[in-house]
Amino acid sequence: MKKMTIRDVDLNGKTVIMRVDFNVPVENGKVTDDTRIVAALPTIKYAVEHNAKVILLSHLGRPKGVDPKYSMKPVAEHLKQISGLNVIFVPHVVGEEVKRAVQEAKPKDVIVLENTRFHPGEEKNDPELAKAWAELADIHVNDAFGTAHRAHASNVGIASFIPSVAGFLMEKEIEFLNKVTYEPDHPYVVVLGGAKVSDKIGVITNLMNKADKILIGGAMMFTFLKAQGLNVGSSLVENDKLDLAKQILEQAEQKKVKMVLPVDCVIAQKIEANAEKKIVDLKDGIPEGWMGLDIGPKTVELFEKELEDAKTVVWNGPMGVFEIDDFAEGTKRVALAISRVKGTTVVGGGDSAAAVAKFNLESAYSHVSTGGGASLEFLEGRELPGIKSIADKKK
Ligand SMILES: Nc1ncnc2c1ncn2[C@@H]1O[C@H](COP(=O)(O)OP(=O)(O)O)[C@@H](O)[C@H]1O
Ligand SMILES: O=C(OP(=O)(O)O)[C@H](O)COP(=O)(O)O
Ligand SMILES: [Mg+2]
Repeated sequence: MKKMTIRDVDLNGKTVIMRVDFNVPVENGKVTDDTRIVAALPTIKYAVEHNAKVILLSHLGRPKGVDPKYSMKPVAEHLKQISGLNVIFVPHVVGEEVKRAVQEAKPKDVIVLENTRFHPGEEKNDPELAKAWAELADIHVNDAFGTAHRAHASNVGIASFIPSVAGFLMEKEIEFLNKVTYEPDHPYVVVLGGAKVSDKIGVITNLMNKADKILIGGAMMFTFLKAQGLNVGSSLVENDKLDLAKQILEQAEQKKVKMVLPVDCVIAQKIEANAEKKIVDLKDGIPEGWMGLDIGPKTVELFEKELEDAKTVVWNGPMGVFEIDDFAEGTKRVALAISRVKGTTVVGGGDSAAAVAKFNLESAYSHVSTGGGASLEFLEGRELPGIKSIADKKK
């Protein structure tokens, strides 16, 4: 790898400020999937074993300002439980309390700060905030691959003040995804779903230059279906992306990329376990007051067929609200179909990785990436800001 890693720096007696992506699902104050925490453990443990004091920074969710619902406290507690490390949670993002906690901590202690997005400077990449964090430490370690497509103060800004090196998770993700980005075997199939539609619909334009087929499920499907004039009821739709969806469908035809949209869908009136649900053919549309929460059985069969001869599969975004068992079948069946593919299979995304863990399929793919948006933008061939900011290896 061309980037410096944690192996290249002396950590003994140093303070390390480490950006991790601990944006994990939390319900009732408990972490419900710890894939991303486990994935960063080797880097955290390495720093501790080399006698460093470690400060961990992460965002959680998309809070607008300080919001206890998005506190890092349950994450810190979970980390303590599974690692056996001396984890200290400090309920502040920056400031005097943080400075004091860092001074009082000993080598091998792991300090978890509060959600970086509670501070307005994080997403603005405010240099003042980045500097305040940098002043706490000697070295910045970036292990937050899942956040690498964001240029925020905690991953990118801080690198202007102290040297930034990659952690082992970052290194592993870059090495694996490089192979798929530049030497994919064909047929190359992209499966796209999830809920971050406005974030991710744009990547399709570039991926069309690389992939042979694109299968769309999850909430992403409704923007395409509405763009084709279908009634989608109260399903999640990005109305300002309808024109882009139309353009994508036209371009796909010109470029001879096969876009495969669902033909049926599981609908309900509420996103709730045991809610009344129905399966509808999408040519009839979705009735008012109902929303699509999973792909239907005919779509599953269609997707299974389209995946049969694939040699490279990239999958990001669950096919439905898999967190609720009533809407998990489509995601599970697609996860299984991809696991049977004889070729390179990459599953990416915090929630997709959680889905795969829920179905015990973690080891069924070539690579499970901790980044959804990040892996998609990487696979487009873009340089991610959160990788660019890591120091280059000295020749
Ligand atoms: N039809 C749907 N309607 C609403 N939400 C959906 C639908 N399908 C999937 N989702 C939601 O998408 C979320 C994950 O989206 P996203 O963050 O984009 O994926 P990833 O983390 O894998 O990159 C899940 O929480 C899931 O419940
Ligand atoms: O969960 C994340 O991305 P993902 O849902 O695409 O896997 C990352 O933590 C980035 O979060 P963001 O999309 O709120 O910047
Ligand atoms: Mg997600």
